[in-house]
Amino acid sequence: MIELVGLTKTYGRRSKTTTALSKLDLSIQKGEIFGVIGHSGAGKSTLIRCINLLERPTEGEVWVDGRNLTELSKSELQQQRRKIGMIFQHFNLLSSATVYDNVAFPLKLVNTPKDAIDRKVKEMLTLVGLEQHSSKYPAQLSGGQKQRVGIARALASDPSVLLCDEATSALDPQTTDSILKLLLDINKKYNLTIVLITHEMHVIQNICDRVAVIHQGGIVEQGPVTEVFLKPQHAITRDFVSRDHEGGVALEEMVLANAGSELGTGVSSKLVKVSFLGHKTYEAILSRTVRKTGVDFAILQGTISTIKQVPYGQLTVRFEGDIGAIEQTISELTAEGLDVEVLR
Ligand SMILES: Nc1ncnc2c1ncn2[C@@H]1O[C@H](COP(=O)(O)OP(=O)(O)OP(=O)(O)O)[C@@H](O)[C@H]1O
Repeated sequence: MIELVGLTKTYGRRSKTTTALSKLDLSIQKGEIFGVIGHSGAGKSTLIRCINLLERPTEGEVWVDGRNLTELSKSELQQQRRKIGMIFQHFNLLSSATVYDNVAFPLKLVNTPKDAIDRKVKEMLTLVGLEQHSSKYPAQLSGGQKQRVGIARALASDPSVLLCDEATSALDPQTTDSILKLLLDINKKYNLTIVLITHEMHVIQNICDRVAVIHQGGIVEQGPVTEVFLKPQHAITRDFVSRDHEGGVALEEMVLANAGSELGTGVSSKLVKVSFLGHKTYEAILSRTVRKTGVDFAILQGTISTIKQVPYGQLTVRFEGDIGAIEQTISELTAEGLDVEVLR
């Protein structure tokens, strides 16, 4: 659906250049919600703006729906762009136009007949829950309502892709969640491919199928959100994931520092992180296993939450007892389908 091949973007000239993206490859499937997460300056905005050529790459190819956008003429590109909707952090609405006229704007630009515009605008405003607000001006709306207008406007041209540029960063947590839910509903209803950039793991965890972590203009890690979230490999990803848990990195360090409290003679211990996914989150696998092996455990840290409505749990526990029994516990938990990482 979207293929970025060897994408490089350099800003500036001669000696004063900044490389925002460096030989980046990325592949996004039809109908998925794909998130790109990274710290400030990592290259997220440049990346998403390259997908509709709002930013022209210095090198590389951008394929959307089987067409290489970098090779299209101006008029062909304009036509292709209509299939790529975009929403923005600060909404970018026309302040002097009503809600209705903001949504009608892209349709008027391509001379759509008046009655078709009217039908489409009403359909879109109903979709985003703003049918009662069509004659208001942006200044009379809340942030969440403004973003709903942005979504309605972006979808009015029936795009196959929606690009979301930090679309919830200016909103409070509750409004963020309602906008994320709307995006999820739209993705399901229209099988719309959604690409979003964010610096918040919460956004990725809530609605994305897959995620790529961008750092210094390159992808350092990517995969299904469940995998990347539960077993982050790169230091930048680990930082994002642990920040999302209460207490973040500091708590993780405290747990490790206090991992080896006093044990009796002949008693061994191992500090492990156990991850549960799906229905296993609610099963008594841990207690059943230790009852069998005779190992004790102390819970040092724990989370139970969801990743795109799939439950998961993650516990940091210290097993105590005979070393052979601890090892048996670990292999039995693994055989039960849990992921067990020995920390020390
Ligand atoms: N128009 C520009 N001219 C010069 N340098 C730019 C321009 N736009 C971005 N950059 C630089 O390119 C790099 C990547 O910027 P980009 O805005 O893509 O990052 P980002 O991950 O979106 O950051 P943020 O979350 O702060 O928006 C940064 O070093 C930035 O300073």
